[in-house]
Amino acid sequence: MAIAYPHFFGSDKLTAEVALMGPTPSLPPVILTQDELKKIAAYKAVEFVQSGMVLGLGTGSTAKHAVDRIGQLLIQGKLNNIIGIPTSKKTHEQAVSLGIPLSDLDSHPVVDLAIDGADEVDPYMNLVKGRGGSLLREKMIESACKKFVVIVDESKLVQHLGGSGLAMPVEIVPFCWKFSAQRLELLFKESGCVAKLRTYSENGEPFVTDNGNYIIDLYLKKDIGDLKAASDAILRLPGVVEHGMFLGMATTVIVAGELGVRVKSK
Ligand SMILES: O=C(CO)[C@H](O)[C@H](O)COP(=O)(O)O
Repeated sequence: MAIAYPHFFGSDKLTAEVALMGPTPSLPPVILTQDELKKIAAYKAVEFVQSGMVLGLGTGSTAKHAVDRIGQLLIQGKLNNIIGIPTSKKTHEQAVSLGIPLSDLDSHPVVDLAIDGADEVDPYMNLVKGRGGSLLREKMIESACKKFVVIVDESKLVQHLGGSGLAMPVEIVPFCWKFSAQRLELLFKESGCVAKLRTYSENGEPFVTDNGNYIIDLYLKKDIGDLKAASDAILRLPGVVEHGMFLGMATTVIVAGELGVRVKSK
């Protein structure tokens, strides 16, 4: 929850400066929801977008606002010649519905800028991503970016990745998934790791990613220490496709919260 202006979203130019001015005597403060904070971060990120760019289009409820905004600016003629590279089938559908021209990494192996949400952000701008299930395409596209702008509300800020008690996702091939889950659990035994297959809440069937894989969510009681070592160890396991730790990839993090919008860059 945060305090801001009633006309906050009416403005075309939503800037950090506006957000940081604080309440004025003439305008009563209103409470912003988490989704409104996500939208503020997303709109701020879109200010980095310039005509002619190849753009990585993120996935999730925060990134959705950024994609909507890009679509809006294209329709208004304020952006031109954008090529979007969606990080999931869902974002692909959204971008198509907005008329954003699309391509892929095969045709555009260098991406100027990607904008995406995250599940956790540590003080060094390392991320956990993939609670929305799109970590593989996100990592491929965001590793091809010159600039990677991460957009979050402040609830996503953590001291240590994996320390929030929420899932650390690992994408695996479906073949003998229990074996992979056991190996992952064993790997982080000292952190009290519990590995669970992600399932659809409606029918308990395994969640299937856009690439036809499964996701094992790791729940850790203690942080996993050296992130690079943990990343390498996970990737060495046969059956693992990718994990949700995005280490050293973000170039900017935009955080919307009670005190307004903060922009942190490398
Ligand atoms: O990594 C992701 C999807 O794979 C999302 O970016 C992440 O889960 C954050 O989602 P949201 O913006 O809905 O909180």
